[in-house]
Amino acid sequence: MFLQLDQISVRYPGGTAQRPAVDKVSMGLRPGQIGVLIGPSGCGKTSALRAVAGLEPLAGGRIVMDGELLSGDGRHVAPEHRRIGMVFQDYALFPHLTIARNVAFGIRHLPRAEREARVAEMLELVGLSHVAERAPHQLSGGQQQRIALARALAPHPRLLLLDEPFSSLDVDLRGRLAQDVRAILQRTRTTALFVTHDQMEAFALGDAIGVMQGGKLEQWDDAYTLYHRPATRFVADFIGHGVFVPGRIMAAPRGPFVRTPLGDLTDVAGCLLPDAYPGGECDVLLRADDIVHDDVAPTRACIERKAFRGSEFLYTLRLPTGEQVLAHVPSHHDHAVGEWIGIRAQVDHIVTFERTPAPNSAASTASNARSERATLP
Ligand SMILES: Nc1ncnc2c1ncn2[C@@H]1O[C@H](COP(=O)(O)OP(=O)(O)OP(=O)(O)O)[C@@H](O)[C@H]1O
Repeated sequence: MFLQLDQISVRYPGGTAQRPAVDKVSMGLRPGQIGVLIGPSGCGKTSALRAVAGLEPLAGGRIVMDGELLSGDGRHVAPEHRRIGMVFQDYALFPHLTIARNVAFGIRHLPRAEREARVAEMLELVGLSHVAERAPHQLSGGQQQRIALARALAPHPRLLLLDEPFSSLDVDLRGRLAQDVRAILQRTRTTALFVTHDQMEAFALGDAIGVMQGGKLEQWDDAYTLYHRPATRFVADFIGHGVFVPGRIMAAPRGPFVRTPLGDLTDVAGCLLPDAYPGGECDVLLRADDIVHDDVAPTRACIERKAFRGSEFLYTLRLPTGEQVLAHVPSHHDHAVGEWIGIRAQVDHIVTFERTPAPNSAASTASNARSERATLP
């Protein structure tokens, strides 16, 4: 691994004694990999990033980069000696300097010709060679953030840290800039670690994504695995749209299947054996894309809410047995709230968790987190 966080903890003086801001977090990035930390406000993302930058001391654990111990075991390399670049939400360009001088800021020590060549190279990299002599206020937010990236990359940092770099931009621009920035980082083979609230941004940027809650890293994986194989109920609920319904794993000659209020889920990959839970009783994650609208399906559900999302609706449905499920339905199936529609579950691989006292309680307990994240379109 190029960057290795090994059981790192960060504790603030005067902070809650029993709960560190970052609690024994471990993760690794290979050279050139892009990692993203995501999670609800206050979960410790920025603190973890600041610890990597050397701006916060560690209360425990170690940070190693390229074989060099940066923090831990009584050692703390000063931020300015880590060769780590940073990009923040608020661009932080120097208003009195031209764009070219902003980009040159971290390489002022280089001979003039070399410095100017590097500035030109960086401006070309971010597609803004034509603004070199302008002042920051003459640039749009998106352009300013590209310049902040160029300035951070100019001194050849070993690692780039980006804290919510797109959050002050409008949604459209954010999506495009995230893709551009990923391409630039890949072209320059830069290893980078982002912090964001926005899971679409995390999916667009990250080779590896870490979901944090209460200072802990709940899962560190690629986007596909986070979505389809969440390791914890929190991750299952935080990533994507879904609910938990009560299920029971049953044995059958052809292999175990899961009985749910939507019928039996058979031929599903990842199905545990009935003895994985007491009496086989568990909670089953049903994603909105696991529920198919089908007029002839025997299971009927009442539409409680609907949200138009362009090509599809996100329907919130209530089953006759009382459970709530979500369904993505093509938007030409425009049913009214209060209408009963046929649905069936089409689940390829199943995700189950230990039963919690009340059905759907995970969905409700994590609803605070849900309200703080940007939802999937
Ligand atoms: N300088 C500080 N002094 C004391 N406590 C702090 C300090 N900075 C952060 N904290 C606390 O540490 C915890 C983690 O904060 P942090 O900023 O790392 O979270 P975050 O996930 O980045 O949140 P956000 O998304 O809102 O920026 C929070 O409880 C916060 O109140």
